[in-house]
Amino acid sequence: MLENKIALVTGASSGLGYQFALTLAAQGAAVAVAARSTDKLAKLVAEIESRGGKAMAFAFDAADPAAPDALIAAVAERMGVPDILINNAGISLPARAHKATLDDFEQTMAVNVRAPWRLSQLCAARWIDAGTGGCIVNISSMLSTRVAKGVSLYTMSKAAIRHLTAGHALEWAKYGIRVNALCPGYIRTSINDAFWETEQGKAELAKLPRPRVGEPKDLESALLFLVDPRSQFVNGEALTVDDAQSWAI
Ligand SMILES: NC(=O)c1ccc[n+]([C@@H]2O[C@H](COP(=O)([O-])OP(=O)(O)OC[C@H]3O[C@@H](n4cnc5c(N)ncnc54)[C@H](O)[C@@H]3O)[C@@H](O)[C@H]2O)c1
Ligand SMILES: O=C(O)[C@H](O)[C@@H](O)[C@H](O)[C@H](O)CO
Repeated sequence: MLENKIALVTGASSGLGYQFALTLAAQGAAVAVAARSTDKLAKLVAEIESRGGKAMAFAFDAADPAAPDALIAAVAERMGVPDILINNAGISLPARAHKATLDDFEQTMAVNVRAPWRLSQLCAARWIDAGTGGCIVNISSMLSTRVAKGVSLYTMSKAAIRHLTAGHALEWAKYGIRVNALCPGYIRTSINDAFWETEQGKAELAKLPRPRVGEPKDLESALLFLVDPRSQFVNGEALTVDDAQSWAI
């Protein structure tokens, strides 16, 4: 489905991003995988290549304001301009609302909002100039329309990226650029390890409508639906994939 496409996945060294990269590569895309840890990316590249796919690793620290420009330039030079951008890198710095620090605020917004915003803008500018169109998927969360105690900065940032998705889709649809958000429920990845041990985390787990959290693979079909070239009319949407969890929390 994605032969001759180049996809860029941020935060690909673990969790959802790792799985997204495998999924896109299995569909024939050449995948640029970006994260701070290039050691972990080397393992992902080797795994994709062992399955007959194509991938290249790029060092990327989303907290650095200059990093998005450098990343897009490097991918364009080594692989070509990405056709698909998956804004997946994200952090959650749990703190009671009255204990969160200025640094927590700035880091959260830098990684979860500023970097995806800038990467989107850089890709869109190239797609508009070349007249090619393009596809962006922003990884938001079911916690973009709901909140949970202890993660108010995180939920704020996920609401921001969900709304940015719609704003970008509105302005870029006429250029054939689609921008959608994927809003997962609770999935088993390292972002949640500490959370499940907290009182709030235990309370959330106890409320799940089916007593299991998701696995990264549970998001595969939704990601493929959003990046599918046949989904041309799906734009500015936020697709929640959460096994009905958001109705229960
Ligand atoms: N796991 C869930 O339950 C869940 C639910 C909804 C949304 N999400 C979102 O999914 C995305 C992926 O998270 P995950 O669950 O796979 O967790 P994870 O911690 O395994 O992955 C996060 C990824 O982001 C990367 N990252 C963090 N800070 C970075 C930085 N400064 N520069 C570059 N990369 C950075 C990490 O290296 C890692 O690869 C996040 O945006 C998260 O908010 C996760
Ligand atoms: O659903 C989500 O978006 C994620 O799972 C987050 O909610 C984390 O669980 C939380 O930030 C604790 O780290």
